[in-house]
Amino acid sequence: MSLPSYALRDGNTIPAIGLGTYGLNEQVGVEAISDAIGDGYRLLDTAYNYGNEDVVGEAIRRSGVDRSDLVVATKLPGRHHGFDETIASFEESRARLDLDWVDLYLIHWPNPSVDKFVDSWKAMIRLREKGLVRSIGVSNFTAPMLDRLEHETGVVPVVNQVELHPYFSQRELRGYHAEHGIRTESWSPLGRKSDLLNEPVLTEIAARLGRSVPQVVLRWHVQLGSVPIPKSSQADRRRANLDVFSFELSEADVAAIDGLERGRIWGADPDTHEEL
Ligand SMILES: NC(=O)C1=CN([C@@H]2O[C@H](COP(=O)(O)OP(=O)(O)OC[C@H]3O[C@@H](n4cnc5c(N)ncnc54)[C@H](OP(=O)(O)O)[C@@H]3O)[C@@H](O)[C@H]2O)C=CC1
Ligand SMILES: O=C(O)C(=O)[C@@H](O)[C@H](O)C(=O)CO
Repeated sequence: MSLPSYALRDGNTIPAIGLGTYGLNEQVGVEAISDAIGDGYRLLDTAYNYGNEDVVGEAIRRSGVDRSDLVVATKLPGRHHGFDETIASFEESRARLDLDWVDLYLIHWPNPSVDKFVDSWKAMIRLREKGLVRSIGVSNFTAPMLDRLEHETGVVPVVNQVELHPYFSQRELRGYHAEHGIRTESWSPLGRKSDLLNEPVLTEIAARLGRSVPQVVLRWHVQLGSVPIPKSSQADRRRANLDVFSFELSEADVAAIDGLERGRIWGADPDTHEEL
């Protein structure tokens, strides 16, 4: 099965759905991720802080899928902000992944009180120029932070990966992204372990369409144009999560799902959250 993808502003592409890997560790993680690649996942989302970059690298080798067909994303941790620190942290990540290049490198959190994300961004521009990273982006950035990157470096991230699910649809930030050519990625697209998947609005739509609630939620992300990266440790769930391109939600169903808006689940506000 070949997945739809989006063109990024830098000429690269990103699949319309990916695999979150937070919590997929050790040998069971290797098996889960390599099985996911076998089932058709082509975008893999990891981070220095997930402690599983080695697991992702091993899964890629085990899968037998051509490296060039995969989009591997990892992220710079908060404690490594700064120009030199970013270059060194990236090389640690790349060594653990055991890859010649990383497809998408993101600043994991802005940590504004430290105020070094612009220095890190300059280092990421350098990594891209050297060909070690194909695309550079950010995660958990607000519109004013994105403005700052553009004004101070002239380089706009191609991706901003943010908390996004029917409880927190990020309407305003998505509008900013659309104006600036930034692709939105949705983290915790299924609301992680919240009550989201039991919402009557969703169970009604799912029953009517003969789909599961997670499929309806993931289809909602696709129709917003945001790239969801659901994580599952279970093969049947991972396969079902990928199967969201053969049905559509009506405008009325999208509007009903939009009506679930209530705010962030975990309260991790990028203006105040400090990531180690
Ligand atoms: N940039 C950032 O700051 C952040 C990035 N992320 C990224 O986003 C990814 C996804 O987010 P995450 O927080 O894991 O949350 P998700 O919204 O992906 O939810 C994951 C949970 O949903 C369950 N689940 C998955 N599929 C199904 C299904 N079909 N039916 C029922 N339950 C299901 C999983 O259980 P089970 O495993 O048992 O199937 C797990 O408990 C992360 O893995 C990570 O890569 C996440 C948080 C922050
Ligand atoms: O998973 C991530 O990318 C994070 O940023 C973490 O905040 C994670 O969501 C977490 O819960 C760590 O305890």
